[in-house]
Amino acid sequence: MVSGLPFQMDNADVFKDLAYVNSQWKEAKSSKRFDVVDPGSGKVWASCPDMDASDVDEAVKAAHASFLTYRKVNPRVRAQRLLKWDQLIREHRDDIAKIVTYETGKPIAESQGEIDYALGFTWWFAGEAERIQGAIQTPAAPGRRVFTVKQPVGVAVALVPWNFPIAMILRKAGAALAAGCTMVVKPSPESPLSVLTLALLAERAGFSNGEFSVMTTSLANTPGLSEALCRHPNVRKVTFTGSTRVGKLVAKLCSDGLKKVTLELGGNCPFLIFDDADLNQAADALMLLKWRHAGQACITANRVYVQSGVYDKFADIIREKTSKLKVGHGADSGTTMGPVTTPNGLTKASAQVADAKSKGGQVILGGNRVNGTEGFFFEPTIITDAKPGMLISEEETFAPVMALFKFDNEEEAVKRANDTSMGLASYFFTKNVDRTWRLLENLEAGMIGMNTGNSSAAESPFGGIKESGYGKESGKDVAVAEYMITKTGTLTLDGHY
Ligand SMILES: O=CCCC(=O)O
Repeated sequence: MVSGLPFQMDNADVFKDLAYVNSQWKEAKSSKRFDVVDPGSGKVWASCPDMDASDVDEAVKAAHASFLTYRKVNPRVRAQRLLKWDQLIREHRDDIAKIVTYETGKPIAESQGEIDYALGFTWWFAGEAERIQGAIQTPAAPGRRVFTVKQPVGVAVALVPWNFPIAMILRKAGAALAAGCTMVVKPSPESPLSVLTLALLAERAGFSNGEFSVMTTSLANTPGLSEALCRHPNVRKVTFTGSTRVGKLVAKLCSDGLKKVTLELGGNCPFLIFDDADLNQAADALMLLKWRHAGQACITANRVYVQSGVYDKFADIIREKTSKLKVGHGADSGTTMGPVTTPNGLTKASAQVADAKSKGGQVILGGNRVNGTEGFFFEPTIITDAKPGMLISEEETFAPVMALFKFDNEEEAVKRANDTSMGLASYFFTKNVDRTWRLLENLEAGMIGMNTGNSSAAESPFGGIKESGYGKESGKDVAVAEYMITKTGTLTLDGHY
């Protein structure tokens, strides 16, 4: 056991609590460190270097020097390194999962599930590396050929959230490293340690000399360090997953240097259940989607719309299933729902419940913080009679609170589902084929789940529209393209000019 860790590891040598810059394990220039808190107990269990803007230049310059050679590394070698990384993460899956649980609070089975999901990305992008292709064309002008080549854009920066620390990194880094970019990652202050283990395994897989760096930082230094990364002239690409508010700031900072940007932002996703749906199928899907990581996924169901003919029945089914959840520390066996990751999550959940009650909502399950613990626990909560105008219909909850809204017909359901500035994912359950097609076309979201609440996968383009951001992560061609430029070559032949 690494001294002082609250859990046992099979291979404690993969635990790192230093930043990783230019392939060196480092403290911050300031020598300051910040605490990492276990959301299940509210206790500090580790610390990390508190880097700030003054640490950025060295990291980016190293990543840039490294880019000048890495961009020429043969795609097969890039693929082989990604596969080696994939294999090492697989070998250390259970140790990484324990770290994720102590950082985020999620139950250990969910942490393991996140790693299994994330490994889809390393595997997928290893395959993509060798399939990056340009094109050739015969244009109208005589004796002329036009071709395009794809080249890596340069140093990429990843600003990543705490809710899926492994999946979000591997989805971004897999694409960047396959494309031939080097990457500097700034993990969230809540979840730096699992990312440092990924860096160690990347090093063992052969990524060296600043090809993959991790700069850890506290909440206080996050804005300054992130701004310095976004403004650094050697950074050519920034990928951010997080709130719409911060995404807009990132886009503004990057616009000065005209950097390529990918933004995966807030969700406030609707989940529609029609009278003709298989209610058990819809309820099982909703259980997985909504309570996954205590409601803290960008694609979670935030507004559940149920058609009036099945509203009461569905409310009973979902209440019955939800009441069987076992809330507890993520590392305890039997826990099926952990705490929220930050105390802010508790504040927001309490405020949304109070607001819904004051506007006529009925709390049919839960509704409160779990007492008698220092951990950040909130009861799985279901509110019926939810209405437009309640906070919960307007802002993402990011906590285990589910609101059930009633609707009468398809037109109304679509109108209300689309009545948001966001457009990440939408879900619907119906057995009507005509309606299925209409909803696919009419719902305003980048991803549509049709009789499923789980459409995230390495082979599917992931990304939103409207204020949920732009750009795609994962999926064939599109994700790697986010890290590439297209260069056009024009060649004249046989004396033409
Ligand atoms: O929270 C956002 C990401 C969730 C996912 O990749 O399914």
